[in-house]
Amino acid sequence: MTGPQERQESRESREDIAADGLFPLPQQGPVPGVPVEVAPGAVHLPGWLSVERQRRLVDACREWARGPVPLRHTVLPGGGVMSVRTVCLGWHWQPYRYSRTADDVNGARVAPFPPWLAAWGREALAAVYGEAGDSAYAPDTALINFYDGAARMGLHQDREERSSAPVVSLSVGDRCVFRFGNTRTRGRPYTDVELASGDLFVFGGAARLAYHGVPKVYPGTAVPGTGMRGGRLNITLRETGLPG
Ligand SMILES: O=C(O)CCC(=O)C(=O)O
Ligand SMILES: [Fe+2]
Repeated sequence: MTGPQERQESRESREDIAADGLFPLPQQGPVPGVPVEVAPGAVHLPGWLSVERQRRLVDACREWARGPVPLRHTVLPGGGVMSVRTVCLGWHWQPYRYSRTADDVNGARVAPFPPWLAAWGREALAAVYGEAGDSAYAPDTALINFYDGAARMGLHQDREERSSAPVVSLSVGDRCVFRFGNTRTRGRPYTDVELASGDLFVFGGAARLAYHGVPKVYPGTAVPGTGMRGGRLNITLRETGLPG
């Protein structure tokens, strides 16, 4: 029989082992549905997308990746090639401007930005900012990025948009390190956030022009049931503020 004293001792000895690092206690990690303010205006909401919504997004992205503009590695003005593969909706982004046609790919007009995705964007803002969420949010472009295990994205600002409306970021598939920095430099201070399948990240207000990037993807860390066969998908919704 185990008396109260023995139970107390066994608890103490477990803690001793944990303190030695042999049996680490669980770390306090992201909790699904609980938003974390990473910086003023930047909010990480883990597990926001249901598996059904993630699957819908994956299916839709698979279609968009087929055309009219194919998923491709963006070529930078200096000749460098981005390791992520990208396709856009609504407006085509090429470094460093938006156009309706993908002049650096095949000249085709990009697929339209669907109303259901704009509605998800408004839901996302309400989920992270509450009442302060802008019900008039009207994203008109999305950048769809696909990361294989070796792909990265260097620290950059999203600054080709004329609108100051927030960027809404949705992630599906493998987990990654999302580095969220400051508005002045590519360096510190920054916060490394782990983005998992289904996570929402919004940056607006004082954080809208913060440097951010993806230094690492963790292959084989996706949740099942989304339809992803490996890799990481990230979709950012933005308002370009451009006419027509
Ligand atoms: O993949 C991500 O989480 C970020 C993507 C991004 O920063 C961008 O497309 O501008
Ligand atoms: Fe970005």
